[in-house]
Amino acid sequence: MIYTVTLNPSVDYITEVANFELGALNRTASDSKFPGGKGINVSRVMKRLGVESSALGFIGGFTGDYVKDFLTKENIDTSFITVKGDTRINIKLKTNVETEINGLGPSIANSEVEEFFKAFQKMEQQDIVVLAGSIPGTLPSTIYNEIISICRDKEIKVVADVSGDALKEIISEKPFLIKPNHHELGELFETEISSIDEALHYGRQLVNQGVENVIVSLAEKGALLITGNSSYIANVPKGKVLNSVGAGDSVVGGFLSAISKNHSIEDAFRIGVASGSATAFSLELCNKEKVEELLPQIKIEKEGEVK
Ligand SMILES: Nc1ncnc2c1ncn2[C@@H]1O[C@H](COP(=O)(O)OP(=O)(O)O)[C@@H](O)[C@H]1O
Ligand SMILES: O=P(O)(O)OC[C@H]1O[C@](O)(COP(=O)(O)O)[C@@H](O)[C@@H]1O
Repeated sequence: MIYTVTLNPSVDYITEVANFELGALNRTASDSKFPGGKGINVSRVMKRLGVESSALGFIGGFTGDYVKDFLTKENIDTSFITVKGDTRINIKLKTNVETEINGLGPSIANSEVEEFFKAFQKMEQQDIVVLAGSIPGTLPSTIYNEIISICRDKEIKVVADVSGDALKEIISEKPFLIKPNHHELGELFETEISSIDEALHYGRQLVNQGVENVIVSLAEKGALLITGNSSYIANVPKGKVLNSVGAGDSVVGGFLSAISKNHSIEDAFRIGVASGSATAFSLELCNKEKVEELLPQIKIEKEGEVK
């Protein structure tokens, strides 16, 4: 089973404002809301690609009920711990420049954390744990390391889609896969990364430090997969971006869905990138048809050879 961990889920409120003016009354041209949070998006994408998972994390209040009910309607297994406060609402403002406001999230009591950790007792070697998204302020910043330590004892593969300090902390734990975007990778090395070559250079350093596989996404510029002995560079298809929220999570969801169907790592990478672009070109997360439509447009270059 693949377990996705979203410590800080959200309701994503995506709103389009033609010419946003700070300090004025702005009215939306369109708006929509979806359950969000990185692990939850990974679970939803995998479901669409025919792979089951179980979503773990903390939810609460009316917004938490919304997230849980939405996933239940999509037949996604959930084992969330319910907390007293409300699950956050993250605002995704589509205007001249895309702007996001991500909430803090509810506070989580020690007893609720203990309850959450019980889920790991039943996990087994062939399971995969996906750690995705920010850590709510009231949880220790080392919580991901604690989870990884349990997974290491059980020889469970860990995939991490995290940023900032959490990403820094996780590198030394040598996860199976991390998927930073180029900004997150740059932040890690206190530099700016804007090209595939730069991303390859810094991504390779992470593999040298023990991370088994690194996918770096560079939005419309393409994506990279760096493994212990090879590097793969993918182009991304051209298309009209309708909503890029969840595109990175879709890369992880697509990749893992393929890995769990025993595809090669190169194929899984191609499916991951197709899923990311399929989400970027959709109003919501990608569906299987869109992923399959884009797949032939993605060419993978391995050490100078185009396949
Ligand atoms: N403008 C775009 N055109 C085509 N694909 C895109 C575009 N933006 C994002 N994607 C797809 O989404 C993936 C993740 O996007 P990116 O912005 O790099 O990550 P994140 O969402 O984590 O910030 C990319 O690898 C690509 O497949
Ligand atoms: O936990 P964080 O870092 O605040 O991120 C949460 C946000 O990221 C998302 O999962 C989208 O992530 P990506 O666009 O990077 O794929 C949203 O659904 C959610 O609002």
